[in-house]
Amino acid sequence: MGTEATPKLPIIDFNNLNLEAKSPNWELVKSQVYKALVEYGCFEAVFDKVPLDLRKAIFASLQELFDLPLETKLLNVSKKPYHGYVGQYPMIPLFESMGIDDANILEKVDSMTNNLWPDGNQNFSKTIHSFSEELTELDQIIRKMILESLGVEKYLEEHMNSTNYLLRVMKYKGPQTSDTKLGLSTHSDKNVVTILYQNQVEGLEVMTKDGQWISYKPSSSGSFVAMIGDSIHAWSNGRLHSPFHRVMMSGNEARYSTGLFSIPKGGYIIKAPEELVDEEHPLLFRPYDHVEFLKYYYTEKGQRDQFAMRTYCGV
Ligand SMILES: O=C(O)CCC(=O)C(=O)O
Ligand SMILES: [Fe+2]
Repeated sequence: MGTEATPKLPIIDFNNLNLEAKSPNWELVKSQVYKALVEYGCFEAVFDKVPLDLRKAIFASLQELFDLPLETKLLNVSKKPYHGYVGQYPMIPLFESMGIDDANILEKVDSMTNNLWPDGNQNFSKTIHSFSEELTELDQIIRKMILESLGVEKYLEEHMNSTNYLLRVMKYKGPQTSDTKLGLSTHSDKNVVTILYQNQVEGLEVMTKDGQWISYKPSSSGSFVAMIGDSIHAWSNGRLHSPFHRVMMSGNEARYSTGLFSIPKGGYIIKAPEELVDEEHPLLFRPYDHVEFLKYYYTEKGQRDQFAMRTYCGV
């Protein structure tokens, strides 16, 4: 038997990208992004555009938020599942999360903040908003690179306009044991692109196509994880992989993480462009509305279904 190397997520450097021109560097990074998303559905993005003080401030803000009394955290409500406060699930007791819809729009962040801190909390609002705003740029670079790689950039404007952003912030309590405990169950994301960021406590694991778990270890504090959701898997007619992932926790320290999710708007029909469907690539998913799909996904059956998208609209 040969010694198989432990699999590792590809690392892609997004610094010094010339966004205006189709520079050689843009083309190089684009080919790395496409290859990583076909093979892993996921990569580590080194993106120093988010300044160091903001990278530190975000975790201080998260701690301040999760330290609020439970009755205050419960004020973070949303009609959309998983966009408001969740926690104390019997199956995953370590996990707690809150959501900020349209976190790239200052007024929206302010209204969420004022709901939790009636006297206001400028510092919190500013941190969440600036952080989200910087990361929407990375989301848009990645999506532009995807459409260009697929040769369908003529849909770029429609594609970009078809989504909103949600910043979800998470806390995983340390299980106080050296054994590993489940922090967040195995799932694939349902949205377009997810950009994850975490404090110094590791725990994210991403499954390769052949079923091996990769334990993610950021190579710098300017490292983010970019991941594809099922909606781009469907839209790309299966070309891009949407990976299973989970969070495993050990030790005493709390893990704080953030996820910026680009999410298809309700009423928008996700449909693979005709350029991506031919005899060799028959249509894999019927056109669908993301919000309608979530109604199935959040049923008891849908929650147990690891291939919910296939069940819902697979051809
Ligand atoms: O906390 C993390 O790093 C992962 C969170 C995640 O997978 C999710 O929120 O969908
Ligand atoms: Fe996820």
